[in-house]
Order: sequence, then C-alpha cells, then structure tokens
Amino acid sequence: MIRFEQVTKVLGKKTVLDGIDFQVGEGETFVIVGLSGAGKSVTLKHMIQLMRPDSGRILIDGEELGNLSRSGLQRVRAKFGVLFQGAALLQWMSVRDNVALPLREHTKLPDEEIIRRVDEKLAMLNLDDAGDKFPSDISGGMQKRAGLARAIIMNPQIVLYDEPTSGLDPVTSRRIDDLIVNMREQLGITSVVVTHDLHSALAIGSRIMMLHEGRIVENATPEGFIRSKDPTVQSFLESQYITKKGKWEGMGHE
Ligand SMILES: Nc1ncnc2c1ncn2[C@@H]1O[C@H](COP(=O)(O)OP(=O)(O)OP(=O)(O)O)[C@@H](O)[C@H]1O
Repeated sequence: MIRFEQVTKVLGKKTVLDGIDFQVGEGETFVIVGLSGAGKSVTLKHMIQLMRPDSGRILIDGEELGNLSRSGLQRVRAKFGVLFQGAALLQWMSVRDNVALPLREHTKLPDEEIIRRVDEKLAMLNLDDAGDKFPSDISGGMQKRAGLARAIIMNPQIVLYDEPTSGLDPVTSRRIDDLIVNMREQLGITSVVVTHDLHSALAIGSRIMMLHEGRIVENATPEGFIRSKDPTVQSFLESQYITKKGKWEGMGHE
C-alpha cells in the first residue's frame, strides 16, 4: 500500500535519501530505525508529501503522489493519521476539543455526534476522565495518548508515528507500544513508526528497516533484524545491549 521506488532527496549539500526502495503492506507495523540524522523523519514526510522527492516515486495504494491534483492529494492524505513530535496539543483547549478538531474542521457532523465519537476514542485510549482537562494538567503519557486519539479520530487506514515514546519513562513507553499494537488488532490500522528505541521496535514491528547514510542497510522481520550480518546493524544492536538472541544484555546480565 505504501511504496517507495528509487527515492532520492538532497537537502542542503547532503543526500539524505539515496535511491531507497521499500514497501509497507496493509496491516503491517513497519518500524524505521537509524542514528540521528539518518533520514527517518524525512522518509515519513515523503509519505504525505510534506516533502517531495528529487527523483523516484512514492505510491499510496498504487497512486503516485507526484501525479495527484490538489484534491487527489487531499483524498490520499485523508487515509493517514499523524502523530508527529511537534504536533502538540493546543494548550488553551480541553483534551476533548483538541481531539474533536479534525472532525470540526473536515466534517459537518452535528456536535452531539462529534462528542460521541471523541468520547469513544478517549475511552478506547483510557482517557475517559481526561476530556474536560487541559493538556498542561495531564501527564506526558496521557498527552501522547490524547495525540493518538486525535490522529485516529477520522478513522485513518494508516498512522504515522514519529518517536512516539520519546520523553516517556520505560513503563509508559511500553503502554504506548501496546496501544500501537492494539491499533492493528482492534482497528486493522497500518502503522509506520520512527523510533530510536530498538526494544520498542523489536516488540511491535512486523518489519524493521534501518537507514544509514541515506541507504537501507536492513529491512527484515525482528528475528531477521537481530541476526543481520550488516556491521552497522550489529553495532546499533550492541549499542542498545541487544544480543543475537534478541535479549537485553545491560549491566552484563542476559
Ligand atoms: N528542511 C530541511 N532542510 C535542510 N536539511 C534538513 C531538513 N530536514 C532535515 N534535514 C536534514 O536531513 C537529515 C535527516 O533528517 P531527519 O530529520 O530525517 O533525521 P532523523 O533520522 O529523523 O533523525 P532524528 O533521529 O535526529 O530525528 C539531517 O541531516 C537533517 O539535518
């Protein structure tokens, strides 16, 4: 459903994406990892044409983004929900109003129906009591969940997550991982997740792709990824204390 063909992007003097080819199938949880500056966020941005490639093609359900009219692009973008790092909640609005924003902007639904849909998503994300609160009055993990509620309020087919667990403690991070898995199990949503957190990648990914210096150095199942012979992947795994058996080896214990 998402297909990159020979996608190249130069930003400044740097070739950030150097002819990358991959695809994400329906219902996958596709995880993109790599060091800082590897081009992970740039790759996500190309999926909804926040950036355009210098060469190559990006196809969503067989439609090439570069060939679409403005309305065609809007139709394709409506397939996506987005939870980006910078996409913070608006501080002066209640959580309920934040989550309702896309429905108010893009539909003519009556307000009772909007509230019903919002409260349904809040309940699904265990935020039943947070609807009337303001973002500054809830924890970081709750804010991420509220952001996720807003990302899925239009019932997208695909959700893009940029560093969904950054800034969260390990326990809250694992809860967010569980939610990403639930999105697939309960709603059949395809996910593309950019993360630094390899533990999270191995726990949730159906495939893990590693970018390095503009190229794909690995694209494999979690089992295949931890057995990768690629030296860049191996040192990335070692840097996060993960052994070839996929076990955490921090502090010398397995
Ligand atoms: N709008 C831009 N203009 C110029 N250079 C950019 C722009 N956006 C990104 N870059 C550069 O492209 C490279 C890849 O950036 P990107 O944000 O995709 O990295 P990343 O892999 O997501 O890293 P991080 O893990 O630090 O978020 C970086 O060198 C960055 O400085």
